[in-house]
Amino acid sequence: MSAGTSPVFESEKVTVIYVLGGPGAGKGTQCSKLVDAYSFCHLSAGDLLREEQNRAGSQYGELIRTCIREGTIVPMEVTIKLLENAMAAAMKVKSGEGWTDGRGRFLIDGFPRKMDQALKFDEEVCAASLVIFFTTSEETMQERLLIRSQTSGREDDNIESIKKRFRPGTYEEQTMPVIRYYTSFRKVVEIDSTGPVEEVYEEVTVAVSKFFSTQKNLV
Ligand SMILES: Nc1ncnc2c1ncn2[C@@H]1O[C@H](COP(=O)(O)OP(=O)(O)O)[C@@H](O)[C@H]1O
Ligand SMILES: O=c1ccn([C@@H]2O[C@H](COP(=O)(O)OP(=O)(O)O)[C@@H](O)[C@H]2O)c(=O)[nH]1
Repeated sequence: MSAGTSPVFESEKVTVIYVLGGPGAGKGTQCSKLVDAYSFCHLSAGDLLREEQNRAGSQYGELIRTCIREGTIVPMEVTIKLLENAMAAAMKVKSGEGWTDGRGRFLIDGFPRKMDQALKFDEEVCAASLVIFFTTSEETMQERLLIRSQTSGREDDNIESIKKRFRPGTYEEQTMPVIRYYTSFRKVVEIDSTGPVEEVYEEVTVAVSKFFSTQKNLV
């Protein structure tokens, strides 16, 4: 793909919602709940990268492993291609089944983490219609990640990697410009994710239902 080409998926036919927030903010938890209620396909950029990392013969395995361990961002070409492929595969499987209105619905979780990723994905794959942005304190996120580490088996759910993911420059300087950019298009819904899961989910469903009602789309 080169600059100036149309996106692979038209935003008239495919709804993309980015789900952002710091590590441990609750993105994955809320996305899982939304999948059943609204027939979304949930694509976690981190999960796709971990899958690719473990895929036998992947040329990116070592690169991904290092980035995830160090809390740095994998080169966007890799992540965007994985997302695009996963979207194409879901479109084949789900159209006619889960998506009775014929439109694809994707929750893209943990992406874009940087402005260049956002611009490239919007331009070349599909323009996002909405951004759900979860906020809570760093202390809450760290506590949650430590609890998650007891069962997740994730290589980055350990105190060293957690500290690296919160070091200055990683989140505030890279991801916040993405939030400010979409805010300028009135696409951001910010939700405080400090409370219990069900309480946060109530706010999420209000935002998503409102979004679909303005899209004149059946839910
Ligand atoms: N509202 C919440 N209250 C308490 N714990 C939560 C809440 N949301 C998520 N968790 C827990 O916190 C951890 C991180 O949540 P997760 O959804 O994986 O975050 P993220 O995808 O943003 O990294 C998980 O163990 C999850 O069960
Ligand atoms: O678009 C992305 C999403 C994730 N990651 C990497 O994957 C890790 C884990 O991301 P994930 O979203 O799974 O975890 P979370 O931040 O929600 O705990 C990050 O620290 C990055 O190293 C990345 O490079 N690009």
